[in-house]
Amino acid sequence: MSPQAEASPASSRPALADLLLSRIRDVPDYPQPGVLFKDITPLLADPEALTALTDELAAFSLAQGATKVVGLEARGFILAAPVAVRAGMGFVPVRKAGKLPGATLAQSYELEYGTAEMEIHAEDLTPDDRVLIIDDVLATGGTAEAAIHLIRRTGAQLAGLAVLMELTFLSGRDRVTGALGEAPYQALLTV
Ligand SMILES: O=P(O)(O)OC[C@H]1O[C@H](OP(=O)(O)OP(=O)(O)O)[C@H](O)[C@@H]1O
Ligand SMILES: Nc1ncnc2[nH]cnc12
Repeated sequence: MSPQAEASPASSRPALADLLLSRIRDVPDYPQPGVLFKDITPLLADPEALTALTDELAAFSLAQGATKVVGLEARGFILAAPVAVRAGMGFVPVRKAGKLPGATLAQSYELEYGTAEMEIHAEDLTPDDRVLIIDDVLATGGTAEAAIHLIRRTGAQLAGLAVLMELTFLSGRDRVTGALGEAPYQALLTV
């Protein structure tokens, strides 16, 4: 993929959106009653969908001038690492607390179904880095917002946030766009 590759909003790519949406499975009442879980494992198992998703996110990374891709544990890792390879960028994990052996920065956050803390190895990013954060789902936005704060605290620049799917009824978009400031936000699917 050339560095000039253009990112295009999902709304202008109905065939891509249809393909991705068709590979996401709704699981009612998981992991607890009242939650409609969006299961991406059918998408991951489909080489055409996984390649199309990876290419789309890699194009977005390049279009934003990113130098590093940050993935959010755990499902964000699965999407972000191949994007980093495809775009010729390094990958940096944001992990749940206690999983990284080096010196970390930590940030607490709330989930749709619980609370947690996540960490990053600050030494993996420099002030010259432009960071694209990638995750599978934006729900309340708490996870992504915490990741945005973590990246800012490292001193690196924010190239943006991209998610496969936004659950609009939870209004996470307002939360993350507020935290992103001028940096762009892209959801390939909104449901
Ligand atoms: O917008 P929010 O309300 O913060 O929710 C979105 C987050 O929730 C899930 O992660 P989770 O930690 O539940 O699971 P995972 O380890 O399987 O990725 C999902 O992968 C996002 O990271
Ligand atoms: N409803 C949901 N489905 C999949 N991942 C999620 N993360 C937070 N809420 C979720």
